[in-house]
Amino acid sequence: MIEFDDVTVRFGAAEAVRGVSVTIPAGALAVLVGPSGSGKTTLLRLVNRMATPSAGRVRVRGEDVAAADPARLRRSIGYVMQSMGLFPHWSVARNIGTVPALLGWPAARIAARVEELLALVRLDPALAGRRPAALSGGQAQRVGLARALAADPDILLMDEPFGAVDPIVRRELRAELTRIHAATGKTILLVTHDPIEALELATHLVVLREGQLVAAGEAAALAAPPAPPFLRALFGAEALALRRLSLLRVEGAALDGPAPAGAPVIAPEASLAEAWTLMQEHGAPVLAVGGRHLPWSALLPR
Ligand SMILES: Nc1ncnc2c1ncn2[C@@H]1O[C@H](COP(=O)(O)OP(=O)(O)OP(=O)(O)O)[C@@H](O)[C@H]1O
Repeated sequence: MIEFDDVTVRFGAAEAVRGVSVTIPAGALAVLVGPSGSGKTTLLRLVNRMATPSAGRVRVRGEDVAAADPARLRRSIGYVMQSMGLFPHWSVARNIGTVPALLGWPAARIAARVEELLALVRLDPALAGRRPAALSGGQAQRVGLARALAADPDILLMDEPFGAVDPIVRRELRAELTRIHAATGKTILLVTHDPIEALELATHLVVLREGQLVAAGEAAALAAPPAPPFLRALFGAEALALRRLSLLRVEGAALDGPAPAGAPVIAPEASLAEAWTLMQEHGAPVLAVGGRHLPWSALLPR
């Protein structure tokens, strides 16, 4: 869906991105993570041609972006930045309807879409007439997200989208994004320098250091021990272990044979993190999963 093929980006003598090759599958929530200055934003901006490769190729939906019309390409890809770039003199509704208006949608269709998006990002419809300055930071972020989703792009780029809000709102917004990703199946590419945020959100991780790709792949696989030393240093061993548990399903770890009578019951589609919580709550080392059982040892990395 999004392919970086041996891409290098130079700014003068400096190389912001160095020979990066990675493919982001359709429907992934891929998180670009790495220290400050590692090239995350530059890599993201290659996708909608806000940055240009000095060497190599970027393909979006199978097409070389160098051959695409930049304006059309940008309208087909949602973009959310930390500063959001909401127009201060426009209402929330008009801000959300920006791209549909550019695409020439009739007013009634735009109004219906704005209403739908306010519901999707869980904003009170009463806020539609307000100016951005009259919103909280978290509400403004939701407006930014709604605006990026307005024309229903299949790809969404997000650059530190939750950087400007406090930790509690940040957690809420992450949960919303996970829900919206699951509900819409969009391909999302998100930049963060926060490793915990990366592990919480990512189905796929792209780890950068000094412009080079350090690791890329499914988050569950990368989080599985033994994680490479750089990942352990970046994320912390505990966070990796917990993330691994939250990404794996009970049905994949349950063993044949029934659980002892009275064992707490867990659904096969629950995560191993939920199983662990249930075991702790009940002081039970084994859970029942239909006719199968999940011993605590099945939570350990194999
Ligand atoms: N337009 C530009 N002109 C010159 N150098 C740039 C430009 N954009 C980025 N760079 C440099 O390229 C390198 C990578 O920058 P980039 O913003 O992609 O990193 P990042 O990982 O997103 O960093 P941060 O987390 O601090 O935003 C940095 O050294 C930066 O100074």
